[in-house]
Amino acid sequence: MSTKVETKVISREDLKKRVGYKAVDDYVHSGMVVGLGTGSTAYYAIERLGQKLREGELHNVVGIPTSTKTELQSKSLNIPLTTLDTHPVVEVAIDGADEVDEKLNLVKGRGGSLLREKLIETEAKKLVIIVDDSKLVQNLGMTGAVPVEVIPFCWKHTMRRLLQLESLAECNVSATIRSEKDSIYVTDNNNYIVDLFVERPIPDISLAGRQISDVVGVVEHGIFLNMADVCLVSGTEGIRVIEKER
Ligand SMILES: O=C(CO)[C@H](O)[C@H](O)COP(=O)(O)O
Repeated sequence: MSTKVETKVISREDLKKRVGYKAVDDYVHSGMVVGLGTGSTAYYAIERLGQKLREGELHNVVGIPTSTKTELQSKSLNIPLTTLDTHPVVEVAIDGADEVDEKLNLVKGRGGSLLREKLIETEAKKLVIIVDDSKLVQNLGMTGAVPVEVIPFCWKHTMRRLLQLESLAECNVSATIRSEKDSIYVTDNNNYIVDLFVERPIPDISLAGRQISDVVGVVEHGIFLNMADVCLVSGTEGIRVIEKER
C-alpha cells in the first residue's frame, strides 16, 4: 500500500488575503478612524473591513483612503469615509509595502500612492504593514524602484538633480519617468513619478531620504523610515508578527 502525502500549494494571492484579513481582525475596533492603504494586499484588508461593517461585527468605523482607487473600493463596500482635515487623529492605518527591512523601514509607492500614504500614515498612532514574505529585504531599494513623486514642471531637470545626489553616488543609480500605456503616469495629485534604481546598496538611507526631499521639484519619496509599528508577514507557514523594537 502506498501513502500519498498531500501538500497544499498556497498562492501569493491567498497569502495576501490572509494577512489583509488578519490585520483588520486584530487591529481594527469599533469607533476607530482607520487609514486605508493602497495596493493588492491592502485590497483584502479593505474587503474585510467592508465585510465586518456589513455583518455588524464592527460599528462606527470611518476610513481615510490613501488613493482614489482605495476610495472607490471603499465606497463600493459602503465603508464611511472621511479626510485628515476633519479627522486628524488616525487610530490605526493598514497598508502594504514594496520592501521591508529588519528595522521595519520601508520602500513604498511602486503602486503610485506614496504621497497620500505618507501624509495619512504619518498621523497614525499605529501603522500596521501587511506583506507576503517576498517583501522582506536586507537593504532597501535593491529589488526595484525607489519612487519619487515630482511636479511635472521641468521634471527632466529634477530627475537630473536626483541622479547627482551625493548619497547615491556609490550606488550606480539610474532613473526613469514612470509611464503607463505609452504616456507618462500621472498620480492622484497630478504629479509624475521618477523611479530611481540602484545597483549597489544605499550606504545611508536616512541621508538619501533627506537629500531626495531637498531637491526642488520633489514632492515626496517612497522611503518610509521609522513609521511602521508592526509588520504582519504572510508565508506558507502562517503569519509572523514583527513588532518594532523600541
Ligand atoms: O506603496 C504602495 C502603493 O503606493 C503599496 O502599498 C505597495 O506598492 C505594495 O503593494 P502590493 O501590496 O500590491 O504589493
